[in-house]
Formats: sequence, structure tokens, C-alpha cells
Amino acid sequence: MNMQRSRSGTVPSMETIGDQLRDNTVIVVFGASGDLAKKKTYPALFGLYRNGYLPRDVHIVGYARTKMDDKEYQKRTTAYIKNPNDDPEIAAKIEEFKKISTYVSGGYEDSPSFQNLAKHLQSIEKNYPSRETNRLFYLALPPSVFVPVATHTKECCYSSMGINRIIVEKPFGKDLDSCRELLSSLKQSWKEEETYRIDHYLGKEMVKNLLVLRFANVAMGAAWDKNSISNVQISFKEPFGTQGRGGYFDEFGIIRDVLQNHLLQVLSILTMERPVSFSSEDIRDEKVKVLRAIPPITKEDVLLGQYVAGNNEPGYLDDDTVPKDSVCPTFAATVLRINNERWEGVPFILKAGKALNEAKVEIRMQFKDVTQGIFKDISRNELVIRIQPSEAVYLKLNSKTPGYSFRAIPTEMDLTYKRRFTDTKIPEAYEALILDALKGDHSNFVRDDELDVAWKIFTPILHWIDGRAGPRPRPSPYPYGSRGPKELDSFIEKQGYKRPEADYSWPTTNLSNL
Ligand SMILES: NC(=O)C1=CN([C@@H]2O[C@H](COP(=O)(O)OP(=O)(O)OC[C@H]3O[C@@H](n4cnc5c(N)ncnc54)[C@H](OP(=O)(O)O)[C@@H]3O)[C@@H](O)[C@H]2O)C=CC1
Ligand SMILES: O=C1O[C@H](COP(=O)(O)O)[C@@H](O)[C@H](O)[C@H]1O
Repeated sequence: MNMQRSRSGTVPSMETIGDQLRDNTVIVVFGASGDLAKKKTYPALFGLYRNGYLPRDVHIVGYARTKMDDKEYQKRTTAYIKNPNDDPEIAAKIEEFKKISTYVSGGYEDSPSFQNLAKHLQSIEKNYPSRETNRLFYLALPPSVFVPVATHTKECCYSSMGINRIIVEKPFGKDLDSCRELLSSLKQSWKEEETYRIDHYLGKEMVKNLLVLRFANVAMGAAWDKNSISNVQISFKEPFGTQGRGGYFDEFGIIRDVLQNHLLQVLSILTMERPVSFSSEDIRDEKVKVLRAIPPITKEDVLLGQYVAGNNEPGYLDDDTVPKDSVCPTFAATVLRINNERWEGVPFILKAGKALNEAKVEIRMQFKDVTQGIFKDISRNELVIRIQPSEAVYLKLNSKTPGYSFRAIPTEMDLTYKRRFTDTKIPEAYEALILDALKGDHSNFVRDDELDVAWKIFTPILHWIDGRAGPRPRPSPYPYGSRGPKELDSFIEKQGYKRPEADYSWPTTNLSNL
């Protein structure tokens, strides 16, 4: 294992490096004309380029069906790169970045298009000093074309002398059967060690931090089980609706879009046992083990919602790309249970919604009540890990009210990153993950057996929602910009969650107001 020095001592590095792609590398972005490429992939590639993390002499090739010249392509792919203060250094880097990027237009289903792409790659690679050229293929595409693109890429564009890797975006199927079919089709052309299934939540700083918070702190480890924890919520809130992605969204719904992948990944790292090492296989073994202890969710443990017009914003059904009678859920809360010794009896509430009142993703672990007797109605402790925005970890705890009183008052110990780490830039999730793929580190990518167990947990309720087992359930309406369906509070309280005392105020408390 790699070791690196830190000021607090020698700590093992998280990185288990395969063959790192350091030079002679071309990165191909399929679906370069699309939303993900524009908003996430290219800004992430630029972030890595600017910080010197891309291989030496790297070249980026965008590929899609849309016809555009290099100028139009470069305009699109740099549109979301941030330079708010018009920093001339960043502006110059953007111009440099444009020069290492070219575009090829072609189809996704025909060999000649891929042969044309292969010729373009060879024309770039002939300038590299070695014949051992590496290719990283990124599929920023809808799942309907994952298989033909992966197959043609292998047949026509595989580098015979160097290293080849393929990054595949979610969603990996729509249920257990379709996922298995997709995986087996992809496996016919690409080996597991060449395949990087991306779930960008695994690249988020606070998700990565879970391993350290849990396993590098005796205090945390001691409280991390059914003896201390009453209930856990993992919440995803977005303050905007489907924004023209309704066509895609309506086919998938919020459970496939967020819960089955992003939130379940967070849950698995939060609850798994300590891995033998930080190697990708040891970590993923533990994730699979805990997921296998979760039985399929039942419909009694589900609350569904769909946003309607509110706060001067349109409802889901007002989106032209959505069928007028759609019952697709844009909000879902589900309760999962882990039938193992550590977690038996603790409900894990996974909830996600579009068009809610705020942007926030967080984990909230609520502790059990203290033994009654000397205290009555005292607030419970809560450990909150805020994944975004403004990364933070804080522990709500009771403290003596300062002064003459002996009353207890809820307060917190607060590690807010931007106050604690004043000069640190946290990389975007996609930056971190593309860098991992270049390094050959699979730890933060999804293994095939993880997907299998994840789909087993969600497939029965997805089939129920899809109407395969009778009439489709109707989601509860909630206004755009609200907290979600009105049934939400009672749904959560039924799982044992207790609202904090009303006199809790954040970030400061003025005692004269109490
Ligand atoms: N957008 C986002 O924020 C996120 C997206 N993802 C995932 O990334 C992938 C790409 O998403 P996104 O960029 O939003 O998707 P887009 O709908 O923008 O599609 C990307 C490109 O694929 C081509 N394309 C679109 N529809 C089809 C089709 N039916 N058949 C063949 N080609 C098509 C288009 O390029 P052209 O016509 O020029 O070939 C399009 O520009 C998806 O798997 C998505 O789930 C994951 C996380 C976030
Ligand atoms: O995968 C997806 O994630 C985004 C949310 O990503 P975030 O990094 O901004 O939290 C979500 O908007 C989208 O619907 C979903 O497909």
C-alpha cells in the first residue's frame, strides 16, 4: 500500500493505482453535444488540465451525431467552464484547452463511423513519441446506445498496443433483468478491469470522507450501530424541476434517477463493516456484503410525490416533454432495513425530490434518547454530514445553558469546511473520478455485483410503480418549491424520528430570546 506523510503522522494512501495513464493518451467523449458533456464532463476535464492532472500531451476528441465545426464545438464545451472574475490566467488556459480538443461527427450504430473515428485517433497519435498509445473512452450518452457504442469502439477504436478504458454513465438498466442484460452485453467487449461504471456521488468529497470519519475516529466508531442510533435519513433535495429533461426523466423516475444509485451508494459506505484495506476490491466487497443484508423494499415503506405548479413555477405535467397523464414520481421516500447484527431494527430513510424548497444533500443520523430520570424531554443528539452545498459535519448535542441556569440547551460541534480549511479547493466529483480512471483506481466506481444487489432491493417497488403488478400508484401532489408531500413528516416520524426542540437555533443562540 502507498504511504504518504501528513502533518498528523503517516497515513495509508487511499489510492490503489493500476497503470496510471501518464502520457500518449487520447480521451474520447461520446455524446459530446449533450447536457452532461457540456455541464460536467468538459468542465471536469478542464479542471484537471488546468491543475496539471491530465496526461502529458493529452488530446480530447468529442464525438456525436450533431454536425458542428470545431469553433461551435469549442464554444459548447467551454460554455460551463467558470471564470467569474475574468482571470486572464484562466482565460489563457481555456484557449490552450481548446487547442487540445477536436470533434468528429458520426453515428452510434454503424462501423464506418467508428472507422472514421479510428483514423482521426491515429492521426493524433502519430505525433506521440511511442506506439504504445492509450485511449480512455467516456460514454456521456443515453443508455439506449451504450451497447452499440461500446461494441463498435472495441471493434474499431481499441488501441492494440496501449491501455484502453471505458467509462460508462448511469443508469445501468431499469431493473434487475435489464441491468443483467446490459452488463453481459458490455462484458462481451470490455473486461471488468477496463470498465469504470460511474456514479458521481462516489466522487463527492464528503462521501469519500465517510471512510475516514468512520474508521479513523474511535469516538465515531463506538456509536455507529443499533445501540446508539435510532434512525438515519439520507436526503437529496433539488430546488428545480426536470428543466426540459422530462422526456428522459419520465421513463426513469426519481427512484432510478437518484435513490437506487446515488443514495444507495452513500448508504452502503455509511453502513458497511471496516474493509480489510483501502484497496478497491476490499472496499467493494464490504459494500456488497451490507447491501445483501437489505431485503427488497415493500410498498408500505414508500411515499411517492409529483410536483405541481407553485411559487410561479410550472408543475411536472406542464413540461411539454412529459405525457399529460404521467404518474411518474418526482419525489420518493423509502425505508430500508439492514438485517445484520450492527443495524437490525434501525430504519434508513432514503428520500429525494425535484422542485423542492432548497438544494441540499445530507446524511442525518439521529441518536436514541438518553436514559430518562435526571433529564426529561431533552433533544436527541444528531450527527449531520452535509454532502452539499457547503460541506460540513456537525454533531448536535446538549450543553448547559451558559450563566446561572442549569438548564440544558441544544447546540452543536461544527466542522464546516469553508471555515476550517480556508485555502482548500474541493474538486468537483467528476474531476476526482476521471482522475481515478486515469490512475486505474476502481475504488470509487461501481462493481457489477454491487449493481445486482442494488437492483434486487428496488426492483419490486419499481415494478409496482410501473404498473406491472396492478394499477399504477398515484403520487401525492406537492407544490413546486415546497418541502415535499404533506404526508412526509408523519412518514418520517413513524420511523422514530423526533423533531428537535423548538428553541434550537443555528448558527448562534441569543439566550434573551429563549
Ligand atoms: N445531464 C446530467 O446532469 C446527468 C446525466 N447523466 C447520465 O449521462 C448520460 C448522458 O446524459 P445527458 O448528456 O443528459 O443526455 P443527452 O440527452 O443530452 O444525450 C447526450 C447526447 O447523446 C445523443 N443522444 C440523445 N438522445 C439520443 C438517442 N435517443 N439515441 C442516440 N443518441 C442520442 C445526443 O447527441 P447527438 O444527437 O449529437 O449524437 C446528445 O447530445 C445519461 O446516461 C444520463 O443518465 C448522469 C448524471 C447527470
Ligand atoms: O445523476 C443525477 O444527478 C443530478 C444531481 O447531481 P448533483 O451532483 O448536482 O447533486 C440530478 O440533477 C440528475 O437528475 C441525476 O440524473
